[in-house]
Amino acid sequence: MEELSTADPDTAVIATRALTKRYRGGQLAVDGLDLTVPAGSVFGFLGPNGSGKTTTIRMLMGLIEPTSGTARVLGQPMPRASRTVLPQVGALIEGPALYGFLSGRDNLLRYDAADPTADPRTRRTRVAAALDRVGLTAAGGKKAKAYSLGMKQRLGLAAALLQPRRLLVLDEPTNGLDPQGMREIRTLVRELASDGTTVFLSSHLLDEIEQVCTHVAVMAQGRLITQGPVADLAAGTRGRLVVTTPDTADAARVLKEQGVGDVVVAETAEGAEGRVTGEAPPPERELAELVGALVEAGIRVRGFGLERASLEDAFVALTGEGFDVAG
Ligand SMILES: Nc1ncnc2c1ncn2[C@@H]1O[C@H](COP(=O)(O)OP(=O)(O)OP(=O)(O)O)[C@@H](O)[C@H]1O
Repeated sequence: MEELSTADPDTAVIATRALTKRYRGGQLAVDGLDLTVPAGSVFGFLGPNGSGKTTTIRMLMGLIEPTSGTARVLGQPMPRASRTVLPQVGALIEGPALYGFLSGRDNLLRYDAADPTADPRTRRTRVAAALDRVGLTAAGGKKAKAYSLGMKQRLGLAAALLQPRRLLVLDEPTNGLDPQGMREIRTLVRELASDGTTVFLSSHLLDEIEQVCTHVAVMAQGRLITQGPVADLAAGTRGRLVVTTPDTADAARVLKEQGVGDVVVAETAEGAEGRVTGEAPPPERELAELVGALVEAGIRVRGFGLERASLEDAFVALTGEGFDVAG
């Protein structure tokens, strides 16, 4: 496994060591996981369906026992310290449990009443603040069954936010949402994070992680492939050099002569501008030299630049596989 930066497990909000889960049927769902989630991060737990994300989250929340290895949440061992840890953690796992016949507000009042530590005298204030936090004040009186999926997710988040939390754990929070609903959740996650809450969210959507997360761990088939700051991961994968020109064949030849690797010509119609891409040259290489060589060879360079690597490029580079979200 490639470690991108050394976050300190002692101060981490979540730290696992060799965490492993083999289900009774023999399925090895999580295999020797060493996860370190720094305080204050928005940590994306990324992986295709079936890669072990939900199983990991269940272990972190003390819902299932690991087969071996350890998990610490807020510095305490899980599942042993569930009773002291869980009140400080807001969780949204596998969709919120809501009563459709109750209004959003009444759902929250019920939820709050189920918390023995919650003072009944301040219940209404707490519920109003939580509704406001997720932008559901106006819809608070509506029956939950009339809510859109995005509103239901936000109500679930409101329930998780009735008490101040040090950590929020969200399992696929935008699953099934339309683009508008996804945006709402992303905005909310950013706001919560800016208040200092650590957010751990799982997703099988690469660009979602890129948009909202500061850190990422990538899972595939129960194993951790890499973890660290999102920016480091994408930067560790070199982007591609892109030349826009109508003279694609000549440009490709010159780039190869200049030592650029993996030169690819995008097919275009006769006379139209095309794109020639290649491996980004090493940082010490002057890009101006490359442009000079192209121009000197009489190539009509219309565009020249480096495309930043995406998280998807990084995933493909790390696993040698495409990021398959089917299933
Ligand atoms: N209760 C269970 N018993 C047996 N096998 C299970 C159980 N739950 C999950 N698995 C298997 O463990 C593997 C990991 O599943 P898990 O749900 O943790 O993955 P995931 O990354 O969360 O995927 P998804 O996004 O589909 O939930 C899968 O092969 C799954 O079939």
